[in-house]
Amino acid sequence: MKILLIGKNGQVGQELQRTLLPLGELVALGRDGLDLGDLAAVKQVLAQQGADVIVNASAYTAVDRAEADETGALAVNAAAVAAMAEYASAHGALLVHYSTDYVFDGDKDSPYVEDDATAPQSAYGRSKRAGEEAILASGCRALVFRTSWVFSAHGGNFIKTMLRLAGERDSLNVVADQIGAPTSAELIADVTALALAAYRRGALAGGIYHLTASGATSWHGLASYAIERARARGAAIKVDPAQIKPIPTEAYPLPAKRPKNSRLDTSKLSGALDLQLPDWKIHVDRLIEQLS
Ligand SMILES: NC(=O)C1=CN([C@@H]2O[C@H](COP(=O)(O)OP(=O)(O)OC[C@H]3O[C@@H](n4cnc5c(N)ncnc54)[C@H](OP(=O)(O)O)[C@@H]3O)[C@@H](O)[C@H]2O)C=CC1
Ligand SMILES: Cc1cn([C@H]2C[C@H](O)[C@@H](COP(=O)(O)OP(=O)(O)O[C@H]3O[C@@H](C)C(=O)[C@@H](O)[C@H]3O)O2)c(=O)[nH]c1=O
Ligand SMILES: [Mg+2]
Repeated sequence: MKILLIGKNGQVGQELQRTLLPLGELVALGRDGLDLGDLAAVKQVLAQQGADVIVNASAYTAVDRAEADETGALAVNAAAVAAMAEYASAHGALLVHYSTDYVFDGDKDSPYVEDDATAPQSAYGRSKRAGEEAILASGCRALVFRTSWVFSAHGGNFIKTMLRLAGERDSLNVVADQIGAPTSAELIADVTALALAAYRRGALAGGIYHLTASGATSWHGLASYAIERARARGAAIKVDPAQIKPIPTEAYPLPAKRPKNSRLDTSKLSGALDLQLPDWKIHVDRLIEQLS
């Protein structure tokens, strides 16, 4: 089995380089090997590689920047994905892809299931939904994992930003009315490999699956937890715990609207694979260990 990994240098891509390696012949490309803004190049690389499985870990993930650059977001998150889906459909290849909680409006008061209506509230969310739709419309064999609040030791993410600010500032204001499941790139890549193996032996159907850690917290809960764990491990933390202040979304205005409820119900995937997805804190603890 030949696997083509696109987006090898992102948070999830770096972890996939580890977990896909034992599954077949792996070719991994970063931006220098393939610019997804160049559709002709995407098609040419797909044809040239002739992979059995395409794993797309690349994405335009700058949520606020996408508001002023929806065209750029759509090129990477929809047009390039559509080209991958068309290739997969025409050649019987499997496309493994990732999507986001931001395809939902966040107004539901319980975790979202795969079949819930999407209603993205941001340019990033719309572009990611357009990518999903292109895959579904192509009829290709596909596994699409919607995840949320991704972090890893490599690359930029909310937790690393909070740890940096906690070392510089006396107080922090953090949004407390958006809730979701912080999910490590490590977990996503581990479960992707399990799911891919299960799909290949006929034990998992194609389609959309929600894949996040268990449990949920707010951005404020996540920042507070990570900062206290880092302090406990001796990191240089300046902020006093009482000065990590919970604020409403309206008090932290940003270009892109975020869902209030980002929780995804993962029972479809955990049931199909007989998995117990770990609590979000387990991988946050591991991140703090890796960083210290
Ligand atoms: N990050 C998150 O919180 C969440 C992410 N997801 C989804 O999970 C998947 C993986 O995300 P994550 O690993 O965090 O993302 P990252 O932002 O860490 O990585 C994305 C990768 O895509 C590459 N890329 C972007 N634009 C181009 C382009 N035009 N040509 C070639 N490569 C490009 C980036 O390259 P470069 O480094 O050179 O910019 C980067 O390596 C994505 O589908 C994302 O939408 C879902 C929910 C939450
Ligand atoms: C830096 C900062 C952010 N915030 C808030 C703003 C926002 O509501 C929330 C999260 O901010 P960020 O911009 O880091 O997160 P954001 O980029 O919106 O994260 C999203 O990325 C995309 C790619 C996804 O798919 C989502 O699942 C999600 O992980 O935290 C504060 O309240 N205080 C702060 O000091
Ligand atoms: Mg961000």
